[in-house]
Amino acid sequence: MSEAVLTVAQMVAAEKAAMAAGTSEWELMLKAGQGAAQWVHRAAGGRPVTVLCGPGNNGGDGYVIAEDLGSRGYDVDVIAPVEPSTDTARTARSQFGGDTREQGPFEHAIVVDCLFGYGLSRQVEGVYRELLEELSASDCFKIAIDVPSAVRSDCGSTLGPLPRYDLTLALGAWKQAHFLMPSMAMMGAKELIDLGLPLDDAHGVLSSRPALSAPAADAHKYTRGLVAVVAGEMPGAPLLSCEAGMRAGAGYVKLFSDRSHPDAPADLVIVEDDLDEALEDDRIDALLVGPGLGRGETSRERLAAALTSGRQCVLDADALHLLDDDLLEGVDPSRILLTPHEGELAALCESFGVEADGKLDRARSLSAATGLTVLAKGPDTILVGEGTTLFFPQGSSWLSVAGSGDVLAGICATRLAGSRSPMEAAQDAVWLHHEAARLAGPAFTALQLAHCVKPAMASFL
Ligand SMILES: NC(=O)C1=CN([C@@H]2O[C@H](COP(=O)(O)OP(=O)(O)OC[C@H]3O[C@@H](n4cnc5c(N)ncnc54)[C@H](O)[C@@H]3O)[C@@H](O)[C@H]2O)[C@H](O)CC1
Ligand SMILES: [K+]
Repeated sequence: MSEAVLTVAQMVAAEKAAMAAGTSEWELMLKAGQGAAQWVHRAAGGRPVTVLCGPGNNGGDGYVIAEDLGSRGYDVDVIAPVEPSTDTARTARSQFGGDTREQGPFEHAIVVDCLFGYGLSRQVEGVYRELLEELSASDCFKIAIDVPSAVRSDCGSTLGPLPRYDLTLALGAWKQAHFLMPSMAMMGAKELIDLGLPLDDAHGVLSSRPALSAPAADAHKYTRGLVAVVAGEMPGAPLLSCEAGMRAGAGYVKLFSDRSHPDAPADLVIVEDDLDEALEDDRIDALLVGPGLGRGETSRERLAAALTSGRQCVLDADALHLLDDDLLEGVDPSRILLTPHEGELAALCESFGVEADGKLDRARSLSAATGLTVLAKGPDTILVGEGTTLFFPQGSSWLSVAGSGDVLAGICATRLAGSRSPMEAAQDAVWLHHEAARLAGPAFTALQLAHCVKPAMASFL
């Protein structure tokens, strides 16, 4: 089952739809709070718990959690700076049998943060800020209900202090902030509490682990996919892409280059022919252009040759700085995958006249304007294409090393050559890249990462 990732507006619409179908908001809150309390109980194991309750329905969830824990015999301390401001939160407050305090300090080893959920609408100040600062400074076990209270649910940016949580319990559906920086890195383990909301037509989805397969019994190198990496001015980057692509399931990887590559592995085929001639090989299934390409006139000509060849293409690095409307003239955008980091994404938006703020909106607007599939890579990776946005679990921070993107692009090209669509290829590649990094451990080089793509494949077979 795919897991939906919703905007606040979509979340509110899903709750309204559930209510129109006969479930009251109070029933939803009870289910949410009791589901969360079960997780708090697992974490607390009988130790006293402090619950911070805000004015809205997130605070309402807090009262339900406090009541549930109290009925299990927990010592519960509820801090609520103000009385609830919604009818449903007032119901929750009235059903809670214990007392509340208006401010800290708190002493308990487990603290549940229900100050604000997706209704956070302005900077966190005053007593709420003090509570979040106290939470940040405390070494207690921190649990965020729905989202951390200073986080904007749609974009993951903050409006106040953001403590490092140990556990975040998403209610009803994932919000975009669960998979966007900086918030995603501060949420600790993430768990989703199902509220039975109707989420079928969500445009945002959490990518699920791909299932890859071994080659067919009658496979040969061409049926498994021929990848051609188009080299340019700098030899190192395309070689890294080849090293990764050769380990991601391709039957054949070729490097189209007119320069010498003394470091190339013996099992990589280097084609020194004129590029136009080399591109005439009908057996090529996918091209990768960009790593080490350069940005001069010759580089632009090589990119143009690749694009007009009609092949499926992964465009990365320098190709993303060269790409414009003229180069895409007559090219079928459904065959092209872009793999920009944030700087390249900004450059692309400028080239295509796309005005949008933030990585998510930029990637969505660029894909909508051009029809291209966009894999916006980074500590939070977003994949946009075919009208869908895919979000990913966090990868290793050791991936922040030079050449890491060349490795990712090489994997993308191999997966694209292996009869996968740009969306599927990019999805496979992100998972393989993350798994390779996990297997590579700390402080790896890009080449070591590329070598770990092979054992990473085994995890998905
Ligand atoms: N997903 C579900 O189906 C359910 C979710 N529930 C929970 O409800 C919250 C959203 O509740 P809402 O009342 O809309 O918003 P909040 O509780 O996040 O807070 C709104 C409240 O706070 C005020 N406010 C906003 N920002 C600030 C600020 N910086 N300083 C002070 N006050 C602020 C605002 O004016 C409102 O009064 C969702 O996340 C879930 O936790 C329900 O349980 C139902 C099921
Ligand atoms: K919260």
